[in-house]
Amino acid sequence: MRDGLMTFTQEAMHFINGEFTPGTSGKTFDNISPVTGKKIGIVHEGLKPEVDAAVKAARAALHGPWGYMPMAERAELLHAVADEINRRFDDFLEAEILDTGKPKGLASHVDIPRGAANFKIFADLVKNVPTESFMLDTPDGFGALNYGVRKPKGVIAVISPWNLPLLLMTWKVGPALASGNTVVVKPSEETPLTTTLLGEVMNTVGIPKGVFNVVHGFGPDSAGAYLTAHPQVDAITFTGETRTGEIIMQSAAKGLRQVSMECGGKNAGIVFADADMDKAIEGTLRSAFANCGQVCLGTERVYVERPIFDEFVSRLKQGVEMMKLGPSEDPETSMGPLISQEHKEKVMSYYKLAVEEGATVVTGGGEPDMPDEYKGGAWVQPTIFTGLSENARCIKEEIFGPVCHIAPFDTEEEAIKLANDTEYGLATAIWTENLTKAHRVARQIDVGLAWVNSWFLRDLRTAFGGAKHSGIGREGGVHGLEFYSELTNVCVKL
Ligand SMILES: NC(=O)c1ccc[n+]([C@@H]2O[C@H](COP(=O)([O-])OP(=O)(O)OC[C@H]3O[C@@H](n4cnc5c(N)ncnc54)[C@H](O)[C@@H]3O)[C@@H](O)[C@H]2O)c1
Ligand SMILES: O=C/C=C/C=C(\O)C(=O)O
Repeated sequence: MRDGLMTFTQEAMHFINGEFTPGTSGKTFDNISPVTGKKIGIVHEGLKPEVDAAVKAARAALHGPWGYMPMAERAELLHAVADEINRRFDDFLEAEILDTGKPKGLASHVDIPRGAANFKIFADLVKNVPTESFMLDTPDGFGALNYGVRKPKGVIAVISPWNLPLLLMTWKVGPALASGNTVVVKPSEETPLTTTLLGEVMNTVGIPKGVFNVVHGFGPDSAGAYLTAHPQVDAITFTGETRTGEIIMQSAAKGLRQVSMECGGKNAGIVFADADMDKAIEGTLRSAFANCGQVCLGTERVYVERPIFDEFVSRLKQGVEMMKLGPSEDPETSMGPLISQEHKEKVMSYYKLAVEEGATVVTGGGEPDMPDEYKGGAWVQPTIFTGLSENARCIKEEIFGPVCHIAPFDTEEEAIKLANDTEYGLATAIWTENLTKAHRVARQIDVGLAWVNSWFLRDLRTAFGGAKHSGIGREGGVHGLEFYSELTNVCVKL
């Protein structure tokens, strides 16, 4: 690890107006390794003064070089941010796996590359996506020209979660900056490092000070709540639990701030008897267990057509029992720990509840026997349940761990009804080689994202987001630009 990174990971500071600062609260909290349970370093907690300073810097930057920078120059700078993330790939990789304990292979193929891609895609889109224009006929015959002009919304509050820290934070900062806004980011208290490291990149690349700011802390009575309540914040983009989103929306209501909400899910996988079984098994192993099951798009409910139910359960069990739990650096590791002891207690409480609710434990359901050096980590066994009723809490509530429940179905209509019987509406994965059926079923599932014979296959130009309790609005492609812009219609009488 580069020396500077070692120091940096031992003390995560705020990044305000182009400078790293411990702030004035004097409060810090420990950054704990999910792998060992040992302290990695400390994080400075930001309170109202730090949030005020960051929002003030962000607003000032809107009226400085960033505010009048031509779009093409802005886009070039964002490409340079992406290039610098790639140049410091190993530093971001080191920081991300320190914070999360996720397998190095996963972080190096998903999290870090997307950190760069999320800047490139929006730097290109903002230059190429048109607005609108209409010619209006008028009684005098000369007409009137209408055209749309996209302008930045202003100062954007970015509140991000701990499961894909760099990916999900840059998925917001990319389009926000591409659209000419400035941001104040409050990363999750569980994963401060890569967001802080991005501050170094912004300075290296020459993003004007105040454009990108980071304030660490928690939600209530801390940086998160102060930021979302700040009157000089023009819009809020949030990814996290639905109940947190509800609280933030209440805060946003004062001053009518727009919100973008990416929240929880209880996603269904639907496996038809005519599925390619190898694909369905491989895809379900990823969608239920990747990132230790800590992916909002993951399938915690799997519905399998009855003729292949037993074979599917047996093969998924086989795949789960071949998984190797271990530290990020071990190339053999297929699954790391959960993010924290607190989250482990939540997941373990659901493992216990499932059995109380009548589940059959096909595999897992407890804690793995880890080597002594990892015993303090947040390790749980990857788990498969069957036999629960559709009214069980473990079928209704998001667990957000390496666990899925498999149930049989007999008809297409039944599968659709089962999949839709949830308050969430984020994602689904449908496995069938009959593509007519795939198209028919996909559009009947009440979600924002439907994958067919695939999962987490991402085209960044497409709409991304959830329905029902899974969120409000869409990120990705032009949808990202729309949220981060104010559109003015200019009407010129000719
Ligand atoms: N839909 C998606 O794209 C998506 C993506 C990733 C995660 N998620 C969801 O996120 C959850 C896991 O992430 P999490 O545990 O970090 O979520 P969380 O809601 O606990 O926290 C998310 C962020 O909100 C902050 N926060 C908490 N309370 C706040 C408040 N009152 N005011 C302002 N900020 C506050 C936290 O500090 C953190 O930075 C799961 O429910 C998962 O489904 C959804
Ligand atoms: O855990 C949730 C994952 C979200 C993924 C994205 O927002 C994305 O791939 O753009």
